[in-house]
Amino acid sequence: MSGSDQPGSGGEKPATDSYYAKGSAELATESALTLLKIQHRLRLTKRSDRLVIVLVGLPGRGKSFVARKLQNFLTWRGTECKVFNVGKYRREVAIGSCDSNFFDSKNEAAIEARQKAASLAMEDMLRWLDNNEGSGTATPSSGALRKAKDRIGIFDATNSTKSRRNWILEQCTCRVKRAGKPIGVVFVESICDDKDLLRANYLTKVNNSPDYDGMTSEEALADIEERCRKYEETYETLDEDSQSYIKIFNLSSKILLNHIYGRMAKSIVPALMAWNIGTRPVFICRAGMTMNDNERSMLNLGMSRSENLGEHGRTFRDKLFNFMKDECLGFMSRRRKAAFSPDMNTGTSISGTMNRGFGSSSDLAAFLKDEDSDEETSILNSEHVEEEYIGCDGVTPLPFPCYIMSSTMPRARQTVEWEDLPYDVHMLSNLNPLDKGDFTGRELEDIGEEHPDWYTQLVSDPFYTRFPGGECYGDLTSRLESVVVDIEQQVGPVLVVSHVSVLQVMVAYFRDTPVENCTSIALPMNTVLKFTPAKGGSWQESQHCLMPSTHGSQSKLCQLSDMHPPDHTCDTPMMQSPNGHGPMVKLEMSKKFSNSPPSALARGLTPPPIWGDHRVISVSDHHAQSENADADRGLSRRGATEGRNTPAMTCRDEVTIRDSGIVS
Ligand SMILES: Nc1ncnc2c1ncn2[C@@H]1O[C@H](COP(=O)(O)OP(=O)(O)OP(=O)(O)O)[C@@H](O)[C@H]1O
Ligand SMILES: O=P(O)(O)OC[C@H]1O[C@](O)(CO)[C@@H](O)[C@@H]1O
Repeated sequence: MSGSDQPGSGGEKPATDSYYAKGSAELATESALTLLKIQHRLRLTKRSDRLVIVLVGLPGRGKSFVARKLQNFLTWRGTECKVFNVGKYRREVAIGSCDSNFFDSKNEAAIEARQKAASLAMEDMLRWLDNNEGSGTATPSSGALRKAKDRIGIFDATNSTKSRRNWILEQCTCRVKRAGKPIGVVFVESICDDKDLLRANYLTKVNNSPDYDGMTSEEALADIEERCRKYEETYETLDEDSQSYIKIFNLSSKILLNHIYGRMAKSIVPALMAWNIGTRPVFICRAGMTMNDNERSMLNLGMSRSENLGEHGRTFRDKLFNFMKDECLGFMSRRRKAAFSPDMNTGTSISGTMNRGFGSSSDLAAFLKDEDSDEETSILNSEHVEEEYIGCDGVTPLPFPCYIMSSTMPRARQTVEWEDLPYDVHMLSNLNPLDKGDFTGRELEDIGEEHPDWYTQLVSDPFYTRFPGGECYGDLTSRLESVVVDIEQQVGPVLVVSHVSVLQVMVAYFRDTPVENCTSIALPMNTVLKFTPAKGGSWQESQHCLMPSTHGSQSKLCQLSDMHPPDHTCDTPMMQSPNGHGPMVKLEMSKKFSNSPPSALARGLTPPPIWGDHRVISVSDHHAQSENADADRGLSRRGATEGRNTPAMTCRDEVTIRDSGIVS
C-alpha cells in the first residue's frame, strides 16, 4: 500500500460506501479533549483491591436484602466480603427505646447516638478492610494460584443525607488518614414508592426485626410508617455527578448508573439487575448415567466425554420428567392461587395490583397462563387447571413450564430429551465438566502414581490446583458467574443438568457456604436438589432421590460439607474441611491402588480419590455407617416428622437440608 493509499493520509478520499457497515477506517487519534476524558476514566478506575459498597434508602426498601445477596455473590466469586449493619450498632448504643421519635431529625440526643453507631460501624469496617489476616496469600504449594483476595465492605444503613454520605467518603478516601490504603466507594440506592409493596415490606420487618419486639403488629406498623415519614423529611437522593452510584428503582424496573467503571463495581451490576423477590424453584441434578457406566466400573475403563445415556440413565430421564411435571405444575398452581386470593396482611391480589406499575391484568393473566382472569373463582376452586405452555417450535403444547439449562455433553442434553417435546434447552459449555487437561479420561489413582508431586498438591489444595493444560475448581466460578446470574433472573421454574464439579461450585452458591470447600460437597446420582428462595435472600434446600443407584450402595443424602458419599460424587480427593467441621471419611482403596508401590497414598495422602465421572471405588462399612450417623445428626427429616424415622432413604424421598429463615 503506497503512502497516499493509507486511510487518513490526505491522499485519495477513502471509499465511503462501507462506512455504515464497518465505520471509519481512519486510525484513532487523541485530541486534548479525548485525553481529558480518558484521564477522567482512569481516575475513576484506580486500581484498588478494597471497595466499600454503601447502601442508601428509606427503611424497608430492601437494603439489607441487597447487602446479603451481594455478600453471598461476592464471597462465592472469591472476594472477602462483610456486611456492617449500622442498625445493629444503634441497638447497642441507644439508651432506651428506638421508636419513631428516635429517628426525628430534631431529636439531638438521638442524632448523636445515631452518629455514634455509624462511627463505630465505620471504624470496624475500616479496621477489617485494612487487616490482611485471613486473606488468601500466594503459597508455593498451591502453585501460586491462590492469590490475596479482594475485600469488600458493605455499609448498611439508610445513609439518607448528603452530609452523611460525604462523611463516609471522607472516612474512606481521606488522602491523609488513608494514605497508602486506597479504597473505592460505590453507593447503591434502593428506591421504591409502590404502596402495596412497601406495606408488605414493612410487615416483613415488623415480624422479624428486634426493633418491634413487644409491640402489636398494628403498633409496629404505625411506628415503622412514622419512622419513614421522619426520614423522608430530610431524605436526599443520590445525584452528585462526581460520585460512583447505582440507583435501583422499584425492584430493578429501572437502573441508573453513574461512574461505574471500576473492575469490581461494574461486575455487580448484572447481579443487581437479576435479583428479584419472587419465588420459583431451582432444580439441579447430574446428567444420567451413560451406557457403559456399569461395564466400565467392572472392567476398570476410563470414560469418554461423548457417551450417550445408558438404560439406567434413560430411566432417570423419564423419572425426572415426571418429577419436574409434578413440581412445576404444583408451583404454578400455588402461584396462581396466591395471586388471585387477597393477601391476608396487605389485602392485595392481582385485581388490587393491576395498572399500578405492575402491568395490566392481561399481562399478569398471560404470565400466569390464565387468559380468563375474570374467572378467578373457578381457578381458585379447581384443583387442577389445564395449562398450555408452548414449546420452542411455537406450536407444540408443553406439559409444564420450565427454563432448562444443560451442559453440551450428550449425556446431559439427553437427560432432558423428553419424547420429542420441544423444550428450549439452553446448552452451555459453561456447564461442562471440569477440564482435566492432559489427565482427561484418566483415573486419579493412576495419575497419583505417575505424578506424585502434582497429586500431593491436589490433595492439599483441591480448589486451586489446576490440571495440567486444564482447569481447577477456582476457574469454574468465573465460567459459572453468568449462569448463576441467569438463574437469579428467572421468574419461573429452572432446571440445570450438569456434572459433579460444576454443580459442587453451584451448590456452594445456593448454600452460601465457602466455595473453597465445595470439593467435598456430595452430589448423589439420580437425585435432584431443589432450591427455593427465602424472603431474606437465602435459599431453602431439599433433596429428592428419584431412583436408587446401580452401584450396590444406595445413594444416600448427606450433609455436603461433611460427607464423602459412597457413590462417585466428587471430582477431587476428599479432605477435612478447613473449618474443621465434619469427619474425614475413610474409603476403602481400590485393589489396584492398594497394591501399588509407595506413592502419594503411601505417604499418607488419604483418603484415596473418588473422581466424578469415573470408576466407582467401593466404600467401607465404616464410611456407610458414619454417613448414616451424620445424616441423622445433620438433617431435619421430613419423613421423620411423619413417623418414618428410618435413616436409610427410599427413592423419591425428600429431605430438607437447610431452612434459612429471614435474617434482618
Ligand atoms: N429492590 C427492592 N425494592 C423494594 N423492596 C425490596 C427490594 N429488595 C428487597 N425488597 C424487600 O424489602 C423488604 C425489606 O427488606 P430489608 O429489611 O432489606 O429493608 P431495609 O431497606 O434494609 O430496611 P431497614 O432500613 O428498615 O433496615 C424485604 O421483604 C425484601 O423482600
Ligand atoms: O444512621 P442511619 O443512616 O439513619 O441508618 C441506620 C439505621 O438504618 C436502619 O437500618 C433503618 O431503619 C436502622 O435500623 C438503623 O438504625
